[in-house]
Amino acid sequence: MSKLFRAVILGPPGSGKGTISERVASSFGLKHLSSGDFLRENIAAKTEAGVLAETYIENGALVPDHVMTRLMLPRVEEMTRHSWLLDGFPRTLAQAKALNSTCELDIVISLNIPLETLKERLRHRWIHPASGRVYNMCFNPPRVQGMDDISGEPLIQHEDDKPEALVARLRHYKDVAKPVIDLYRAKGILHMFSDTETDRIWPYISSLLSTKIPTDLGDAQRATTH
Ligand SMILES: Nc1ncnc2c1ncn2[C@@H]1O[C@H](COP(=O)(O)OP(=O)(O)OP(=O)(O)O)[C@@H](O)[C@H]1O
Ligand SMILES: Nc1nc2c(ncn2[C@@H]2O[C@H](COP(=O)(O)OP(=O)(O)O)[C@@H](O)[C@H]2O)c(=O)[nH]1
Repeated sequence: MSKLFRAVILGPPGSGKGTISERVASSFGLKHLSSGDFLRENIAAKTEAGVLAETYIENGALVPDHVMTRLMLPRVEEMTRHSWLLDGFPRTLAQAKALNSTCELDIVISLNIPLETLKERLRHRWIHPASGRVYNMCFNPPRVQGMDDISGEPLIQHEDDKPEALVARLRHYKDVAKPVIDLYRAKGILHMFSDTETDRIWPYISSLLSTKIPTDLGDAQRATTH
């Protein structure tokens, strides 16, 4: 079996983690594991962890580490035969240490985007709440204004994407993320990308992954998942 590849993508809200993860998944055949999507699935299915997490999310708070690790680590452990990219987890040092004890990461992608750019993007971010699909009224608008492309249902804007809540949220992110970034830098697996445009960052990420991912991985993984 070819070597499996494990990566994490880090970045503040609006930095393009979801957008880039989708590109990585489709170009390299990796599984995209998003903590936000997984939480939403658990909330919809009313699992024990989902019920616990819901109040925190509604209040704009982070879900406690023990709930997150209990939710995410089994999901990661299930993926023994797949290469994956984790998006949204780990978010705290405690989560990063818990992940360390279950697997060895090959690389960590860290997105470093100017604050003004983040504010501008999130102001225009609209989501389809049931699926977590994300649109941007300028960068990737839906086909019909205000409606999800797949279900045709209305799009909404997150309360905490509105300008008043944003600055506090971004500051909080910075405080929590710093020790996580430091940990991965010390391990020598951190790759930082700075720009205002996803389309300018993407070629660098793509060429980095091309050097790290075994060439037959995409095809092999696609063949086993179809
Ligand atoms: N690793 C995590 N640790 C704690 N809480 C988390 C974690 N991942 C997700 N959450 C919770 O789930 C919510 C939704 O997560 P999701 O990543 O979809 O959106 P977000 O926090 O708005 O981030 P972004 O704007 O970067 O997409 C978060 O606001 C947070 O409450
Ligand atoms: N204008 C612009 N918007 C972008 C760019 N990259 C991503 N977006 C949009 O910015 C918002 C945040 O991106 P997302 O991938 O959700 O970031 P995440 O919060 O880190 O997962 C979404 O509405 C994206 O469609 C970009 O280069 N330019």
